[in-house]
Amino acid sequence: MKKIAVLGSTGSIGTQTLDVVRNHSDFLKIEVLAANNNDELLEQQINEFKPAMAILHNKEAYEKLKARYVGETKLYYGEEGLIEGATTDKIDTVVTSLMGFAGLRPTMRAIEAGKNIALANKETLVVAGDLVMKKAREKQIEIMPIDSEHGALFQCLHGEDMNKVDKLLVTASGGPFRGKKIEDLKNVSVKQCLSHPTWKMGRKITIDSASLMNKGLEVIEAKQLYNVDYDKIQVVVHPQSIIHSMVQYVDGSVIAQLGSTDMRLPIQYALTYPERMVCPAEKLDFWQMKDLTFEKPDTDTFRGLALAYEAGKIGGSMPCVMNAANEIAVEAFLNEQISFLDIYDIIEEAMQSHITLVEPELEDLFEIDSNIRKQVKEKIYKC
Ligand SMILES: NC(=O)C1=CN([C@@H]2O[C@H](COP(=O)(O)OP(=O)(O)OC[C@H]3O[C@@H](n4cnc5c(N)ncnc54)[C@H](OP(=O)(O)O)[C@@H]3O)[C@@H](O)[C@H]2O)C=CC1
Ligand SMILES: CC(=O)[C@@H](O)[C@H](O)COP(=O)(O)O
Ligand SMILES: [Mn+2]
Repeated sequence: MKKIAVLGSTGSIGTQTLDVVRNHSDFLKIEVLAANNNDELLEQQINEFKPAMAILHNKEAYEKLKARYVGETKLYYGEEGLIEGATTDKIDTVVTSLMGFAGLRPTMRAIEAGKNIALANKETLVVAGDLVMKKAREKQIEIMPIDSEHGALFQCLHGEDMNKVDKLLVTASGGPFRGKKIEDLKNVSVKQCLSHPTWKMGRKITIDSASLMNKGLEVIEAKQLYNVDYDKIQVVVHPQSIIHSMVQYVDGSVIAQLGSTDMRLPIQYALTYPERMVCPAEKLDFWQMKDLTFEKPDTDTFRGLALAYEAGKIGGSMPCVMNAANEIAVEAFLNEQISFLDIYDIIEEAMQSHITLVEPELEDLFEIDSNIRKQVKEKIYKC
């Protein structure tokens, strides 16, 4: 029985992870659940899965739940609570389905405590991939990717010689504005940005998909997971999102992983590997399938991808700067404080004004993240 903590259990990946556990309760047991604010959904989840521990990051939400809860699950709050949940002896695997930089410290502490990681929180690898991967090697723990592209790459690379890889081909849907030009993007609304053509996901990642920043984060995530040079990671726009990624080898052979657009598939694979188990995700029917098409990404219009390649190649503290600026800009866009195209300018300006720290320690990254957030907020809110 695999005993797991789900950090971010009330979100898109978190709730789908719980669905996977429901379908395989003979193999997976939830021992820790954690969320930020959503005390009501967390309480329902506690009542269903009866974990040993549950955490709400937000203290007020915790106090509301604590005041009415009568069951046996121990309740915690704050970052200390999250770390308690991520490192407890009651679990062996942590699903990192939190959104953003908030995932970094609990993930790092879980690795230090020897826990295996099923990683959805790509921002952790973007910000501190060198440190995280080094610690994972030291502790000999597994980082299994949940992100659909990286789960696909894992399967395409399986049993192969990494020296024979010519290219990792990371597919991208192109988002809701595929084919549009800068002029068309000036006044796009939050609602338009949130209508992703193929996936149903949380709000932040959906905006990242529209700006191609998600694909940029995924390029850095791929570099960290598979240690392949940036010039060997190519993004291919594939609007149908049927091929989740591919690997081209030196002999010209290409191995691809295909599946329906249902995150339960990669989540389940990450949790049950090396077993393949039955999954309720819809199966592909090749007799019904229409075209599978491919395009080169337009990085002049969708600058997020180009900015991420730049930050990734510079390395050190630069991806942390890019990520912090992006998180604040996306939040401001969602709150209708800035326009969609402002997101790119904000990230670019933060990167340009930063002097890269070549080998940052974890605490350096916390300080840089905090400074960039402050700097970007001052600029946006002019306070
Ligand atoms: N959604 C998807 O299909 C995919 C997502 N990912 C990645 O997975 C991660 C999660 O994305 P997604 O599920 O879409 O996001 P959501 O916004 O849907 O969910 C985020 C979850 O994290 C919780 N959370 C946020 N901040 C904290 C915190 N400080 N402490 C504890 N819990 C916190 C939220 O709790 P609350 O509900 O209380 O706010 C919620 O449970 C992201 O890194 C994303 O890039 C990767 C591939 C696909
Ligand atoms: C489901 C998943 O893994 C997302 O990261 C997805 O890739 C987003 O779609 P885009 O290809 O539009 O960024
Ligand atoms: Mn993805």
